[in-house]
Amino acid sequence: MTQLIGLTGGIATGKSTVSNILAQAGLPIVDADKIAWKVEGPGMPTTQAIAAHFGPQVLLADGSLNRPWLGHLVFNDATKLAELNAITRMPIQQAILTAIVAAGKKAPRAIILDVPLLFEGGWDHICDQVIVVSAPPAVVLQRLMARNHLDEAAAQARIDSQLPLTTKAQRADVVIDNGQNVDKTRTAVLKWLKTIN
Ligand SMILES: CC(C)(COP(=O)(O)OP(=O)(O)OC[C@H]1O[C@@H](n2cnc3c(N)ncnc32)[C@H](O)[C@@H]1O)[C@@H](O)C(=O)NCCC(=O)NCCS
Ligand SMILES: Nc1ncnc2c1ncn2[C@@H]1O[C@H](COP(=O)(O)OP(=O)(O)OP(=O)(O)O)[C@@H](O)[C@H]1O
Repeated sequence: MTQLIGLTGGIATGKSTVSNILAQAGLPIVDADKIAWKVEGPGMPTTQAIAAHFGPQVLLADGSLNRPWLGHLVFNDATKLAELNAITRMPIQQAILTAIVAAGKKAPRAIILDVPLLFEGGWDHICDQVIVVSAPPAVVLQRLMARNHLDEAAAQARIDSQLPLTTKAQRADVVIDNGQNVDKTRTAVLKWLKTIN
């Protein structure tokens, strides 16, 4: 019986780092961020709905979303974020469910469901186990500022737009600490993997 393993954490805590380790170990990954990028691609109905709501300045010349512009808008305004979520929630959910079904057809021992908003979206209710990737707040802030070229206030606003990491960790079955080097994280992930074999 295939197990569905939820993988989440705060923004920039290291979900992709952990999902890469699990992919290298041969497990199929359903990556909600990648799916969301496709659903919000040029010419897609969801992209058109976003442009109709937020105005044509949300699109670049090639029809793709101006993600830094939209990110700056919604991560500094909870009402705008709720409006964006109202447009994107259903199509992203449908695409995630389709991807879970497709991955399950090969009957792997587990499917990794990598969703940043796993608890916020209620995905934990369909998972057999939930892994939360964690790191100290100051480390997360530094990594997010470096990766997304954000100043401290903008990075903190993104962090604050999600459930607190401590709340996510309390709701986890397994917490993987990614506050140190990736080798330590890999060791912890592979140790957990043995428990589902
Ligand atoms: C606001 C947007 C344009 C910003 O794009 P950007 O390229 O800067 O970020 P990206 O999409 O790569 O997301 C990076 C991280 O931001 C966080 N994040 C993304 N969307 C949200 C959201 N709606 N609420 C809270 N955090 C979010 C996640 O931790 C995610 O891993 C984009 O995130 C978006 O369209 N979000 C709505 C779709 C969505 O909910 N995606 C998450 C899939 S579960
Ligand atoms: N153990 C680590 N040591 C140093 N840097 C790390 C470590 N783990 C991740 N990083 C870096 O921190 C940033 C965030 O990591 P990653 O992209 O895996 O997080 P994420 O949780 O998937 O992020 P998001 O939810 O924002 O997409 C990346 O730039 C990554 O290279």
